[in-house]
Amino acid sequence: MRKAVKNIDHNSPVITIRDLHKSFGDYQVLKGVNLDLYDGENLVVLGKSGTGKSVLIKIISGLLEQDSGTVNVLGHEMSEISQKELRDLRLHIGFSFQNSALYDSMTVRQNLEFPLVRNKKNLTKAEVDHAVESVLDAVSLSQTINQMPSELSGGQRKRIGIARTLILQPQIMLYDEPTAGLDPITCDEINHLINEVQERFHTSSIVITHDLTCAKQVGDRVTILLDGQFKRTGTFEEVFDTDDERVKSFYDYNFIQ
Ligand SMILES: Nc1ncnc2c1ncn2[C@@H]1O[C@H](COP(=O)(O)OP(=O)(O)OP(=O)(O)O)[C@@H](O)[C@H]1O
Repeated sequence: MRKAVKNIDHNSPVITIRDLHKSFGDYQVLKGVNLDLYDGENLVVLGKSGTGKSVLIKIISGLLEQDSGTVNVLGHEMSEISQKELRDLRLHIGFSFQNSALYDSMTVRQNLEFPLVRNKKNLTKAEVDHAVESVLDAVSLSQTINQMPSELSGGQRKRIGIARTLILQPQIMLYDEPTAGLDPITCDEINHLINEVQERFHTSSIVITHDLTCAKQVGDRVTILLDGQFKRTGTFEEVFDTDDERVKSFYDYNFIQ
């Protein structure tokens, strides 16, 4: 089902990218990318394998440096950021990676406590407990608190992974292929969760996916990375209402609910 239209304030970007270029040797991956992520929106980034979606996310999170152009994240210009500022900034960015595995030898509670104990050292035990219970409630898995990851389904592990990210109360969420490898019903649940996270935690999110059902269900806006640039950006319907064969073929090869 198509996501309901949400009013987004287009005057308050949390990420602004202008004329971003990135090459590896002679291979130009990003060739003048422009992008805004507005406060409180879910922006879906579509693109075939190898088009540079992960490179873009790595530049946004300071794991890779751009060759040229500007990347501003929560008011920080990434080419000028100090190591200390970068460490602090990363606490405001939540990563939900495809393989963001849980620690198998730790219970769900211990997995969730881990980022807090490491990054917010002066919290009391009661505050940590409260934070753990609150994020578990947000992902509707309170009953799993004492379970081991091996006792959870793939979808549940994905939800706990998202909860572990949320525990640091990020302003920006970066989801890399959130529905990859999940069955359609579990995909549906994860898409709902992404929208719930947006509402409950007021996050602004970039969702990288090949899954058009996911794009339709979670995206306030959708954009497609083609030949190193975002060629089409808008609502799901606006993006696919085109005669551009490259966009049409992307649509035609996807099963969509
Ligand atoms: N550190 C690196 N060194 C050299 N080449 C790289 C590096 N990182 C990425 N690339 C190249 O950049 C291109 C884009 O890679 P990227 O991982 O961003 O693709 P993607 O769009 O995320 O693909 P997928 O959907 O398969 O994950 C690829 O050709 C890749 O080989």
